[in-house]
Amino acid sequence: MISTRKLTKDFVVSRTDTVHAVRGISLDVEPGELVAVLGPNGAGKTTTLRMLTTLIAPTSGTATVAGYDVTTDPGRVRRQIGYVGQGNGAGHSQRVTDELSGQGVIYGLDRRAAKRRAEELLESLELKDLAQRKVSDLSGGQRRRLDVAMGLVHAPGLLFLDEPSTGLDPQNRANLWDHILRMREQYSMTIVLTTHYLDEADSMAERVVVVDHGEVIADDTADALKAKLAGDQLIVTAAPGNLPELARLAEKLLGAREVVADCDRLSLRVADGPAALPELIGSAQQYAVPVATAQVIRPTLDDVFLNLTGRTLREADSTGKAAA
Ligand SMILES: Nc1ncnc2c1ncn2[C@@H]1O[C@H](COP(=O)(O)OP(=O)(O)OP(=O)(O)O)[C@@H](O)[C@H]1O
Repeated sequence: MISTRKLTKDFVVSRTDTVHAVRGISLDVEPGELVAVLGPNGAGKTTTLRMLTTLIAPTSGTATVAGYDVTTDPGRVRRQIGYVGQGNGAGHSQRVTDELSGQGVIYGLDRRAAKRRAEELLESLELKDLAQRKVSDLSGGQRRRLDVAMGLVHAPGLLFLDEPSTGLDPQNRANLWDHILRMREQYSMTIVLTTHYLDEADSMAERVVVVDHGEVIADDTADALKAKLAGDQLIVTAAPGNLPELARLAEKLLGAREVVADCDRLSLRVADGPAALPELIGSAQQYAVPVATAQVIRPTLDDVFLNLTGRTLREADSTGKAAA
């Protein structure tokens, strides 16, 4: 559905200053995938999306989207895709239904088909009761749903969403996600989205592409990234006198790393916590080392980012936008 090779974008800001926003991204997205592009502010997520949606031209490299080249065939690409940007695309004074069917006409539907499609989307996105309202009178969550409807009016097979839920409260976020996932089912869409919300990328996307400084630094399922790059943490407490022996046993576990004993607490990382913990407790029993408490802590995508870059996503976030 999408294939990029060494996709690059430089912005020449002055004679002496060039921003290397995207540095040679190579990415393949298969039909039907839901891919979250995750990264701190300024990582190059929006610039990548803007190249894929033909809004800006790449400096170098290639990108094929829905079978067409973004540079040589931008018109055809645009007809195949929907794009919901960060800003609010919808006008202010129009009624919701007119805004939506007008968008359909822009995309080449005849008036009747555009009206039918608008009604269908308003129904699906639970905006039907608001159809006659002015866009300016909608709440933030309702407007974001209208933005999504605008991106879907021409029934694209591929939808790009740039930070769809930023600025929404948790309830509206959950609600928007319900709608996006339902739309995806209903229209068998491929979805590529950017997000700052780690929990969102973790739970919603089947695949997470982590971008930093204009490069892809990781690309896999959230579970695989966590297992591969962060691992589970085991925390075991015992009487301080028993810790050195416990640490010795922990070092022997397959793949154990970052073994740290502190006061009465031992922590270490392993690839598979639920498998390693009984093993550690078993050998502690064998050597008569009493264990007080034991727990497995599963990693987050922030741990993955920390492992990859030495920074947490929150620290990397230079503009102060909230990272969940
Ligand atoms: N039109 C432009 N002119 C100059 N620099 C730009 C332009 N657009 C983006 N940049 C710069 O390119 C880099 C990548 O920006 P981009 O918006 O793609 O990041 P992002 O990952 O989407 O960030 P955010 O999460 O804040 O939206 C940043 O350093 C940004 O300042």
